[in-house]
Amino acid sequence: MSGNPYQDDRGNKDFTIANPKGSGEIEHRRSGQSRAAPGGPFLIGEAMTGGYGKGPDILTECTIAVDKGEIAVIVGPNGAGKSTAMKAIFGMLNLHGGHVRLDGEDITELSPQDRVVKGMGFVPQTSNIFTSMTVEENLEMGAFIRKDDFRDTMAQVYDLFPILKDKRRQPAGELSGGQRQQVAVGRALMTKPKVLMLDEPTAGVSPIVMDELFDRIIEVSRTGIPILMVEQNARQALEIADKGYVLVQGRNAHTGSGKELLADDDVRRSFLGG
Ligand SMILES: Nc1ncnc2c1ncn2[C@@H]1O[C@H](COP(=O)(O)OP(=O)(O)OP(=O)(O)O)[C@@H](O)[C@H]1O
Repeated sequence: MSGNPYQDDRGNKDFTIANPKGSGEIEHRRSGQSRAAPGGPFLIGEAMTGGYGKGPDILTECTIAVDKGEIAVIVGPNGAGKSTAMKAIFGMLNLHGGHVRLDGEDITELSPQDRVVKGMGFVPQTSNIFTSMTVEENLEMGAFIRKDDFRDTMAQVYDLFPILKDKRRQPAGELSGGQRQQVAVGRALMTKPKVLMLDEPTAGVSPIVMDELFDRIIEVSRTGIPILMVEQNARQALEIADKGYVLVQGRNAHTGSGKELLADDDVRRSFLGG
């Protein structure tokens, strides 16, 4: 993505960290503050059908949405099209069916870069940081679309991820897997996104680090940024999800609250290991 003149005229509130240390436990998550927007969900990929290049359709009539105050999670077996659904919402796929709407606006035809300008923060699964640059340079790069002073946002990112402040002068490539993911999320937050999309933020990290990352993600959602994420750790992810989507072969197989899906016999049997 190259530079594009950008005014921060989105009326977007700074994300403020209410409790930077977090609760320490996922179970202490706030008890759901989701509210449906009058014009439909805040972000929705609706009935998306499409695939890569001239290849076969990977997604068929797939719908994924997230509302303000929510964490929405996409889970499903390997190859189900979870990452593809995220890419479709971010504009990296040519859809030949369906729409993507952000805050009531149809953005189906926009490039990924223009979607960032509209307020989408996207953290891809891989290559999501510059390993030879320092932590701080990574965060600065994240602010590339901003023309205003971003030091406050950087301070907020450091409040959220204190370890990044300690390591700010170190090349990001020297950090642990979990810390790198914090850099990637922090980098996305530097754009002051209206919605944050995370593709497998806990890939390859230990269970303890996964819990910590989930706690931080909950913190971000509490600041008012809706979160849409793909997760391999389905059970843990559904525990913190307001809304869950189970995809199978590019289609919606089950949709419900995290709790509902965890209690659903079908979902448990076919996919959560009973
Ligand atoms: N860049 C690409 N070009 C062509 N086909 C792709 C591309 N990326 C993914 N696919 C195909 O799309 C299908 C869905 O892949 P996708 O990565 O979206 O699944 P997933 O549910 O995220 O899987 P995983 O849990 O293994 O990451 C697979 O059949 C995959 O081979």
